Amino acid sequence: MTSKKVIELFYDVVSPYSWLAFEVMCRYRTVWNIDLKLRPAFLGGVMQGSGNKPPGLVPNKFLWMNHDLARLAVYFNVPLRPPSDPAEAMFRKGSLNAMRFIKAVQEKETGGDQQVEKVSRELWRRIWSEDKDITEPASLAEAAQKAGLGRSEIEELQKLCTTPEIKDKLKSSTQDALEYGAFGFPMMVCHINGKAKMFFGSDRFEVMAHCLGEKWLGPQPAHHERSSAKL
Ligand SMILES: N[C@@H](CCC(=O)N[C@@H](CS)C(=O)NCC(=O)O)C(=O)O
Repeated sequence: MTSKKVIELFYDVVSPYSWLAFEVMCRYRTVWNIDLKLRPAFLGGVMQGSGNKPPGLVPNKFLWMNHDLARLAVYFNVPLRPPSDPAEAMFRKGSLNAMRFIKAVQEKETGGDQQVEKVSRELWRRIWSEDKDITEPASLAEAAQKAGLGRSEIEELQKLCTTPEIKDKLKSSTQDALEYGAFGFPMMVCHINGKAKMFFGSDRFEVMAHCLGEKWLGPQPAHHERSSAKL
């Protein structure tokens, strides 16, 4: 087997399309010959740094996104449900505290990123499935608890996520994303033959698989294997 190709996935839990990409990449971790690196970052900083604006601010795009996300939830098998007040959840409340918390989880975790994966998923579930807050300390604690973290660990993370060290780490991964050319999320950076190839969106997996020399088996590869086995 040739050495694994590194894929960096830049995401923010405020972004529903990032949730789709995140679940797909986690599913393909064991299907493709890849080493997936989770790169939690701050979408607000990417928007500002690249001079972009959130697509939801254009009224017709906002309407389109509602239809699109409802279809994609089924297609990707991800329980996406927009919050009752998306503007409040995404723009007024935002995800800075949540992303700092995830960054703190990443800093404390050794030997893999299982906790980062689980905490990120629980935070997405709160904002993008259950219409729950992701800004208050109690909300972050509840998500971490659901992800399997213990009480003292959570208390330590809550202190850590307000430190200048964690704030700087989140800024620095956001800066890395901008240097790769980010203007939004999700962004995947595939390291192929010494070159970093950037892909934007949860709708580019087919092309990405082609560049990686892997097969795209749809958003649910395990499902694909089962249904082809029946033929
Ligand atoms: N076509 C992409 C859209 C992804 C998308 O709209 N991402 C938002 C955040 S949820 C973004 O950062 N958009 C920036 C832009 O579209 O310029 C997909 O299907 O994943």
